[in-house]
Amino acid sequence: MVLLDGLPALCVHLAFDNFAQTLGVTLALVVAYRCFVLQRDDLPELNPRKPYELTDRRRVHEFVQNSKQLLAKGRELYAHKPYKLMSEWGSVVVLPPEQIDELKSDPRMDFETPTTEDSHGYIKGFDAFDADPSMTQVVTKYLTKALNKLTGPISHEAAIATREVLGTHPDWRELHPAKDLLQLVARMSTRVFLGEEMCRNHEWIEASSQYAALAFSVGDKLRIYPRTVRPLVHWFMPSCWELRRSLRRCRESLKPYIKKRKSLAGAVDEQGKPLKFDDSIEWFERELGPNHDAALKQVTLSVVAIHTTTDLLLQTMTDLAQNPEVLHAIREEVIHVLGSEGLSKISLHGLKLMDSALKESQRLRPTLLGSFRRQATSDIKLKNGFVLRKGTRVVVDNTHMWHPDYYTDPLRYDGFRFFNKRNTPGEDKNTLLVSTSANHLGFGHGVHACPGRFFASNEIKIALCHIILKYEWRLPDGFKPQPLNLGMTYLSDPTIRMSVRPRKPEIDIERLTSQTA
Ligand code: HEM
Repeated sequence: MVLLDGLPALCVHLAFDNFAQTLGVTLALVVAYRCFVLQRDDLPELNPRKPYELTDRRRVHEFVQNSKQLLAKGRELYAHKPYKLMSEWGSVVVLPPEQIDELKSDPRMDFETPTTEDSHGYIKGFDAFDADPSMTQVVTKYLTKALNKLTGPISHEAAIATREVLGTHPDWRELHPAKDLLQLVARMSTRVFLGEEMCRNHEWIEASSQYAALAFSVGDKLRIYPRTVRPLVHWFMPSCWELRRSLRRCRESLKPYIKKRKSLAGAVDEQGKPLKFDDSIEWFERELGPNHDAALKQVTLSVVAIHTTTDLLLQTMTDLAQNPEVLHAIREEVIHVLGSEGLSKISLHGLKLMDSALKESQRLRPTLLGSFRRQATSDIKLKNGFVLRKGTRVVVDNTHMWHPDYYTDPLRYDGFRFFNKRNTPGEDKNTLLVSTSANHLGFGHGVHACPGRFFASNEIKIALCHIILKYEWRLPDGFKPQPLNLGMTYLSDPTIRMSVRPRKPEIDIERLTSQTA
């Protein structure tokens, strides 16, 4: 009986003890969680989960629809301080631009992991989005170094492509600029990447342009699913099958050219010298050896280079159509500089007002609302004591480029803005299109800043010289372009229409081109 009496008592005692222990352990875990885990998360959150929400679906959806407004709100609420945000790139810490300079060259800030992850580079079909350092090496070591000798060929292709794309009929003609300018830029770029034969190969130009556009839209569809299920779910998505077909089409269209090149590798020219190629296939081969996937590298090059460049050209032409006084001043500049110095890398450098207008268009409408996307590979303590925890993803939002703390009269388009700064002592730093800084993140900043910006800048200037001298253009009456804002992406109005008609050029740029080549 004692035993029986004692057992329940013991059980109650033990149960109580267990309860107390459980409570104790739970409390300890909560405290530990708050101290160690929440410490990583103790930043304010711009768009937190609601108490009943089990997933981030609503938050991501709302961010994608209203990112511009949300980021502006974040700037207002947490000016100059970091905060957390749920975006289509997952959970990110938004850093104030003032903190970039401390981190821009820090090797612990990984560029490749978040870039590959966010653009699904680990999924079949998105292979061209697998961020790879060889791309930067090729651009920096070969493309940028070759800019001097590339001015002639790029301009030569621009002459042919503008005639074909913008036409020669004396009447006004409507363009679909997002498509037509893409073709122009694709031809000029491919002239450099793959040479004269491939830049006029319609199948390659169309296949590669279509792949990039499709990958961006399919990528958005895939982002609806949580990251953990994406490696599985894509096998059941018809849009992903289509993307894989599109990549196969790119490979197929390049195959004959790559094969022909290989068979010519041992051949000699008329003078008996071995045939040497100086194109991007050759550059990648020098960096990666003969066994790399040459076709895939070309698709990646097209993805990173062509749409971005087209977007800046289109935005600049749109802004100039709305600001004819700037357009006329740039035309005068082109006539004066090219007329007196000819066409060369150096004279392109002398197009200071054009450079300023390009940088201003990029300031007001960068291609991304979030730049400097990085992931900390270990804990990083900043000078102000803030600790960026290992694994944290960061971005710097670009809305500061529209804020009076950074630019005077920031929402007004002023094509002369950077031209005037360049000539003002004390303000003359980082005023070139290609110079990156925390204040202007159009090309990112730091060790991973866009390496292709020198090429892009020259290419757009050459295209604009041809267009400005040979054409006038206008937007439909009363049309106010509305940029397309989807999450972190911020693009030119895709519905925009423009009319063009030929004009009599004051100088013969084609003659200048032949003197350059
Ligand atoms: C107007 C045209 C372009 C714009 C607006 C642009 C923009 C950017 C931006 C914002 C980044 C990320 C930088 C960062 O996070 O700090 C980037 C990276 C990159 N861009 Fe561009 N880009 C353009 C043209 C090009 C061209 C023409 C090429 C190649 C020929 C190119 C190749 C690359 C590469 C390889 C990277 C990755 C850099 C790395 O891995 O460190 N881009 N670009």
